[in-house]
Amino acid sequence: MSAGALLRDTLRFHWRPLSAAAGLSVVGALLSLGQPLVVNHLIESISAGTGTASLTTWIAGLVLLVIGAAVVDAGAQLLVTRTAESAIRRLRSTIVLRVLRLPMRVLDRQRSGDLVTRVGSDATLVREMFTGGLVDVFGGLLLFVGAIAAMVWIDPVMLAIVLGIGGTAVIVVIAASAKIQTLTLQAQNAVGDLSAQLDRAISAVRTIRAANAEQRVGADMDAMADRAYYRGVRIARIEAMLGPVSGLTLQVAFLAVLGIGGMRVATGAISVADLVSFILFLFLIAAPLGQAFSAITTVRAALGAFERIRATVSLPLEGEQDPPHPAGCTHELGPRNEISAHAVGFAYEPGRPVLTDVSFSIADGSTTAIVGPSGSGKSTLLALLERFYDPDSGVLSIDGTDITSVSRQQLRTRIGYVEQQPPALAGTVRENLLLGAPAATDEECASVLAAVRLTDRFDAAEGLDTQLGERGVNLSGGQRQRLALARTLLADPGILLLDEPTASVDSLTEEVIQDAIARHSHNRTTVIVAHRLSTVTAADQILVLADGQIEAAGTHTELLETSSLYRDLADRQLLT
Ligand SMILES: Nc1ncnc2c1ncn2[C@@H]1O[C@H](COP(=O)(O)OP(=O)(O)OP(=O)(O)O)[C@@H](O)[C@H]1O
Repeated sequence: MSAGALLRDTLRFHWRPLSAAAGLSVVGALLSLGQPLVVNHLIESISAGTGTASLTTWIAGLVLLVIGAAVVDAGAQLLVTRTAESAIRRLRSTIVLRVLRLPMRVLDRQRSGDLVTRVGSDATLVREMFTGGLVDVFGGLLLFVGAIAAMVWIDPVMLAIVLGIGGTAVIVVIAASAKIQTLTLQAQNAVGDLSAQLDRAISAVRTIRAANAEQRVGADMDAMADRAYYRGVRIARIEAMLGPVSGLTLQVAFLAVLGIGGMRVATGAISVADLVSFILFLFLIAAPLGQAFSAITTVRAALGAFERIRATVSLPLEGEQDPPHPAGCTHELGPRNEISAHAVGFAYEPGRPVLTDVSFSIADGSTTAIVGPSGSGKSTLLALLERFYDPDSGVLSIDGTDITSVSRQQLRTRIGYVEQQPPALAGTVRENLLLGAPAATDEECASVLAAVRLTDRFDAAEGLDTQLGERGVNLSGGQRQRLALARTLLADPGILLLDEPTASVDSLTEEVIQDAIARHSHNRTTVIVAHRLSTVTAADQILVLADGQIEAAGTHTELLETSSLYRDLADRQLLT
């Protein structure tokens, strides 16, 4: 999506309040334009010595015009500001929803801190585009054109001088402000870099402190803050230079009109009333001119930030680039939870295969363990089953159906997945549990918590209402693993994928988790990635993965006979 299309979409969505605000600002402009005309009549009436009644009428009219213009302007301002807030709220939710649905390959390359900046400070800068003059343009333009028409009518010679002075100033402002857009983009990129670095540093803060590296890590971030600072200072310099331009233009134009106008009154070319009206019109165009000058700079800055938002919003969503399915292929998973892989190949980066020619089959309701050295591709295999990524070659099927031919939503409803180091989400224990099973009752939540022996941990606090994460109870790695397991069991999936579910627990907790898995894997196809072979010796089948290939498959006893790698792993873990 181009920046223009995104902007058009935003404007189109808010066209009603924006048109109302534009309408109000046009009315405000008309009321303002009427004021010098009434003043002209007032002066003429005084010069002509007409009665007090006529003077009172003109004065009352003038007061009404002034008050009316102020009220209408305030209304337009409120409408614009509210619309700006609403447009930014919509833009923010668009970014958030799209980020959550980005394909994993794309997300792998994004930095979370930088994405957060796009929702935060970039969106705030874009708001300025609305409040900084987009709507005032209509009223301002009308005011400008109306005032210019009246000034032509009063004295074209003086108008030519005013336009000469104003035109020069406009050219200076446009030329200088072009740089603001580039500088804002660079400054916001530096802020994004800084946020991304800080985000990473906060998650690694214990390691950084333990290594006494706060100063060194902080110095890197200082350099990024410096980059943002220098860009900010350059923007400030340009703005400081442009700031006085509108005031200066008005003063020069005013002095010129006063001098030349005075001479023209002396020669009788125009009357005193005309000169006063001309000066009032000059002051009337000063406001839109000033607005236009500041709008040019704020819109330029907003466009710089908008470009960063556009870049994120125009990334393709998960599934958007899927190839079309061949005619006649199945779009529904069959009822059986049997899994098979046929010649599956996959690489995260071109030319660096992670899985090669992987084939296996897992029977419905059975338990399969995947073991193998670190980096051999075990977690990647689970990621392919979840369709976080699709295989580059070969087919993964459930009940004979290629999983890429069904919707990810359907597939992920069938599968429960506990990742290697599952996080606890912010919110309560209940909210964490209900993530995959929003309709579950409190009794069901309590039952899965009991199954993973977490009841005591939360009963000491506020039970299911216990707040987790930054503002609440912090959990140990093993407790987070058990909570994730409970969350997955609650959804009652037909297939359970567990990536090292006992990685960060002591042997007692390992037993608890294994017990929970065993009780809940009844009639459920379970695939467990495991480093500790002791946890999977009872599995119906064990797949041994080495360098992205299936080296051997069988039961524990069979593999001790047939696979040297498995025997080696078992030897090291004192299982033989
Ligand atoms: N998102 C990613 N982008 C690029 N490469 C990746 C990504 N995730 C994993 N890899 C690489 O793919 C290979 C397999 O990783 P994977 O996590 O599947 O191994 P694993 O067998 O589960 O390892 P471990 O037992 O240590 O968890 C590794 O070389 C790893 O560096």
